[in-house]
Amino acid sequence: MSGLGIDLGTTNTVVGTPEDGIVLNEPSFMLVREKDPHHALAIGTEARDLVGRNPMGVTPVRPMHDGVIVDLESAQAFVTAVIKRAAPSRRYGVRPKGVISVPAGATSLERRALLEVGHEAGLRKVGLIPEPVAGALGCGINPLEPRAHLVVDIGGGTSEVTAFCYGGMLSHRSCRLAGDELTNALYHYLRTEHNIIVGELTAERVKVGAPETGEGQSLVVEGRDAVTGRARLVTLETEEIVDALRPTTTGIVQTLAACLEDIPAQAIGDVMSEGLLTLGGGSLLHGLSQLLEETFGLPVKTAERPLTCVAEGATACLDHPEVVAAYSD
Ligand SMILES: Nc1ncnc2c1ncn2[C@@H]1O[C@H](COP(=O)(O)OP(=O)(O)OP(=O)(O)O)[C@@H](O)[C@H]1O
Repeated sequence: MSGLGIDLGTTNTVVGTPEDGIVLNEPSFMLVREKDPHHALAIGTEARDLVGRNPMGVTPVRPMHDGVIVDLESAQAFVTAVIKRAAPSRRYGVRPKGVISVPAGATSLERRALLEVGHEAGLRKVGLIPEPVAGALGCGINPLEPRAHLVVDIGGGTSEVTAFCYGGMLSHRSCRLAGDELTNALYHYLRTEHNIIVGELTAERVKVGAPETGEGQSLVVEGRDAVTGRARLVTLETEEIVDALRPTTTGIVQTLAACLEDIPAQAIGDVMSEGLLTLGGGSLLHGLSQLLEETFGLPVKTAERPLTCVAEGATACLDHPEVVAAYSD
């Protein structure tokens, strides 16, 4: 079955097709003219690279917030540009079908907005699939089997913890503590403890490059001295990075604890033996799997392709409409 599987994330947008696999993987940024904010001049890396150096009159914007649409027209302009780039009509037809992933905790209004945007952006028939279910499917798990699965999806804007079984949800919790918040925490730590100001992309590089915990390693960071304004280097020890990120990682642990409490006793056995699956870019944070394993005493498995498995699962749904139907309300 032809069509597009789409993961519209707060940070990254990923599109797959059954024929060609992942055909687009770009930052969720759109460059617009301030006078015409609903027309995309550029999307993806090209738009993201102008953050902090945009000429007057044009602005890079993020069309998705916490995994959902806040401004219909902006989102429509973005999705239209994404589809045009990912799926030229000569290859995938003029109005391809689409399955779009949606946060498991999205409201019916947010789901309807996504359906409308998909249609208006040129998709013929649009199905929605909860992100953790799509991610699990993308990792080879059958979300229709009579066995409970527990997924922790740590994206850019939100962390979602979801348990599901046999086509239905068992328990779900989410929080706004995820990749962006981890980056923010490092930015503020450097500002308050070391008196240097760094750009968002530098704070992000510190987060991604953070050494494994407990190894006594360090990382050199370049920024601007908050007092003199001059460029300055700072050496960050691993322990400092862990401390700076602790409030955010603790929040994610608490969200998981709350979700676990709601899982029916019968299903807990499945979770205990299978463990939990982590996905989303935030699951790559060094030391996080270990923290979850130590806190909950459960085996933790990180998806092989944590940044694309949701789009892969949404794409797989094109051949498995029964999964979309089961998880459609
Ligand atoms: N190696 C890494 N270590 C830590 N964080 C990482 C790593 N690689 C990517 N990230 C973070 O993952 C986040 C993006 O993940 P992902 O693409 O899954 O989010 P998203 O789907 O766009 O967001 P959401 O699910 O909230 O809508 C970013 O905050 C990014 O900094």
